[in-house]
Amino acid sequence: MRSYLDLVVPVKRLDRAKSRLVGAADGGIGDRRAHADLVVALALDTITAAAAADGVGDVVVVTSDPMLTAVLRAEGIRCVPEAEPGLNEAYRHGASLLGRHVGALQADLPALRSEELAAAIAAADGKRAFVPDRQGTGTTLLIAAPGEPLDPRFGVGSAAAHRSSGAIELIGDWPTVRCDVDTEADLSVAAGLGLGPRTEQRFRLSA
Ligand SMILES: Nc1nc2c(ncn2[C@@H]2O[C@H](COP(=O)(O)OP(=O)(O)OP(=O)(O)O)[C@@H](O)[C@H]2O)c(=O)[nH]1
Ligand SMILES: C=C(OP(=O)(O)O)C(=O)O
Repeated sequence: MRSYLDLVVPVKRLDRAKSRLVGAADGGIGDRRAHADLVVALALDTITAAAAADGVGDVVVVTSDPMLTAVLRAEGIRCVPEAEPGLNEAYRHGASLLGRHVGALQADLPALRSEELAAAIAAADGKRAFVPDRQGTGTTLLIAAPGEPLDPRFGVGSAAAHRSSGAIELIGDWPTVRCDVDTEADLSVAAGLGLGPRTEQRFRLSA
């Protein structure tokens, strides 16, 4: 019997997150509220799809942002503050609060479909594995082997770092798992795959 995979999803403070997308939201470059709303929409669409995927157990968001924490908790999503700054630190902290089979999911996958995430998790088949981003250099999903530490190596060139950590590269027909959005061009690609409802609304407002 396969164990459920618990997922950690870290998100930076909203005033620092998604800096390459500043100006993509409704009011343009000076509209900080609209930018924060876009980051929240990306995270909520990602987490909602992830939590509904077959094979996923608990999901914990690691963030020290008060507004994001309030919004996510109102949606019934578990949030914990960072224990120390940094992306890999946030992943390790979240993983320490979860069960024996843990994974790391990026928070900027607004086209994510539950079935595609479930297929990627099933393909890992209990081994340490990762899904590279659309460009092949970053990582959108890292899965530890059951009972093993997450050992996250996110950051520039994380696909190579995860490969050299012994993780199997998962390449399959799951474009929405690979489509992280760092730029407006990425957002357009995600829109082509079909955005989640909250991001769709923000993207329409800005179009
Ligand atoms: N909790 C937490 N999350 C982080 C931290 N650094 C990055 N993240 C999250 O990890 C993901 C990838 O982060 P980055 O690529 O560094 O930054 P970004 O917010 O996506 O975009 P840019 O500002 O354009 O680089 C995003 O979902 C971030 O919110 C951190 O120090 N703490
Ligand atoms: C941190 C990463 O993602 P990005 O900078 O693309 O958000 C990564 O792929 O390891």
